[in-house]
Amino acid sequence: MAILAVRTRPKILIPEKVSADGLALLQDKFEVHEKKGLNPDELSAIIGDYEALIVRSETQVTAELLNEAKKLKVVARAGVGVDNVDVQSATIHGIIVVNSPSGNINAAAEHTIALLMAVARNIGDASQSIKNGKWERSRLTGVEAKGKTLAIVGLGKVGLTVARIANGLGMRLIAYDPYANPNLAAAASVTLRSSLAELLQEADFLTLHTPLIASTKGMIGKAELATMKPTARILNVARGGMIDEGALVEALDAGTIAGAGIDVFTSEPPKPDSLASRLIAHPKVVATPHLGASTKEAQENVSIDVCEQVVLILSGELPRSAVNAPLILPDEYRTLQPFVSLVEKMGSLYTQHYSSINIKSFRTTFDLTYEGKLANLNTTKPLFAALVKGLLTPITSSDGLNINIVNAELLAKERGILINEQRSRENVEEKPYSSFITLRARASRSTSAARAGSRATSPATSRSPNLSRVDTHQGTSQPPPEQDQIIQGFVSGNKPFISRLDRFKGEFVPKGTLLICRNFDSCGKIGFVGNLLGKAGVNINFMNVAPLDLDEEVEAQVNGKESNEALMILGVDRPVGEDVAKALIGPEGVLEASVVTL
Ligand SMILES: NC(=O)C1=CN([C@@H]2O[C@H](COP(=O)(O)OP(=O)(O)OC[C@H]3O[C@@H](n4cnc5c(N)ncnc54)[C@H](O)[C@@H]3O)[C@@H](O)[C@H]2O)C=CC1
Ligand SMILES: O=C(O)C(=O)COP(=O)(O)O
Repeated sequence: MAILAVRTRPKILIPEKVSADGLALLQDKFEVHEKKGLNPDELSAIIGDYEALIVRSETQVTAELLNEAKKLKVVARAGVGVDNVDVQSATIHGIIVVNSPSGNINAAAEHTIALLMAVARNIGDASQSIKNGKWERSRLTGVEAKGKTLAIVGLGKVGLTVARIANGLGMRLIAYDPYANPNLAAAASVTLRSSLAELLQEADFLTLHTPLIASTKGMIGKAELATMKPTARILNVARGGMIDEGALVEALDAGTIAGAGIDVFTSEPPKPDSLASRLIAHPKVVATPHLGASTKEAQENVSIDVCEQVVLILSGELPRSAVNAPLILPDEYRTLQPFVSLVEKMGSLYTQHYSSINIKSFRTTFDLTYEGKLANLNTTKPLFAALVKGLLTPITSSDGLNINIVNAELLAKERGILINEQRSRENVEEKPYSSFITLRARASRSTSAARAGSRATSPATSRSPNLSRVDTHQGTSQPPPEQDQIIQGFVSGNKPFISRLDRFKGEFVPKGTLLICRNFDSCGKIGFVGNLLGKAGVNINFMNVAPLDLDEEVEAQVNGKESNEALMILGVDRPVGEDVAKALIGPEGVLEASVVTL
């Protein structure tokens, strides 16, 4: 019976309203499902089908949900705050969390100023009053912003933007932010205060612009409110949990705080009879339903920003603003990208090529040396991650492990793999390429001894699904087991090349299925291999011969080892079965043959 292979496009789930401008970038390559109004159980039931999840602030991306998300590669937050995403759990699962760090800051800042003016001039109350047919001019007399002190908690992107606009209103600006950049503060005419207590005493208007984290949760409570002027007004366009809603209602009732403009609440939407609902209903409060980012412009910005990143991640590339991955500058990223591919292939080649000689000898101490331009980069994290991925993917694919820049370090540690990254600035001019990478698996006895312990998840005990290597075990031609195993490579024209494999030097492209044969460099070997592959219906796309490295040749002669060996690397059009690889080995044929898929 003929089986029709249907290639399905990766699926993206969008359970909230996200602007169509970004979604248009996804439609061609992916299946985009916009499903609004799902409850947590319904979301949990379907999440397993999806590779990407795009959310705003309403969807709770919990550890329980992520446990069900077997295919998920990315959670994209179309906005700034990721407090609704369990980032730690995503990291453990190797799921990248991205956000749009600046797409909606202007909208949030303008909304803060809108609330400031509304609270200063009683706009909410006045609007309601006039709609009810009243004409209450004296009760609704307000205050001016000009000359008043605006106290900002959190002088980050939104806080600074608020400061710049408020400066134009003639306000006096002070801020509390222990991590603020003093130069940026000074440039925005903001004077920094060294404690929250100091700031609160001076505030005519207090505005909060920090993330909701342990140090900011409940930061404005009863005690803090008690230190403020009774004429002070409070604004919150950041996150609900930062103000004690009950304490604020009490202070407004008691007249010890004059008013508040609130966009965010401890529960959204607020439950009836909750403190949030009491706050919203309070006559001195102007409330909006989390509208800080809800402008056409901001929604276009954040949607395009995160959708572009989803495309990058699902295409195997690195995003611009991953919350749970190290920051990579765009220039560095561009330089690194082809090397990421090279290092991953080096790792995969390592595992596939060496593992089956003696699967118990998978080494766990690696030196990764960068020469040339790469030696000057600020971060090599993506290269580190690529090596872990390359090393482990061939032997862990059945586990469905998603190895990436997010969890690589954790996974390497769990599996006892030690990677020493080194930078070498020597001999670059002598090389025909500007950057060059060497992977050396160290054969230290202590490493083998440590691994020989009981680590059940060690690659040494795993089986490789796409590994097929057959060894002759023919005495002298086997490299001594204590020798370091070396793979070298470089990038030329954005394409990765391997330039050395073990003791053999020769360039080949690490792509597709490769048959790697070690043989005596004598007549008839190529014909023999070609003939046998032909009979097995395997077509050869290309062939390279890698002779012994000159230094190795001299050493081999001195040590009485075989010095006329070479590697034959054949690119073939389909997997070569173990029986065929075995048949290649013998006095007429080759000494050793391995098949790798890169
Ligand atoms: N209501 C809405 O629709 C929107 C809300 N937001 C929220 O606004 C907040 C600020 O966003 P951004 O300015 O983009 O963040 P940001 O990361 O640029 O700035 C946050 C600032 O808070 C400071 N900070 C951290 N802990 C602090 C502490 N304990 N005390 C004082 N300062 C502290 C940091 O040093 C940083 O400068 C976030 O909570 C974000 O989720 C952002 C956009 C829209
Ligand atoms: O970006 C943020 O942090 C926001 O709070 C905006 O939330 P939203 O995307 O409007 O649900």
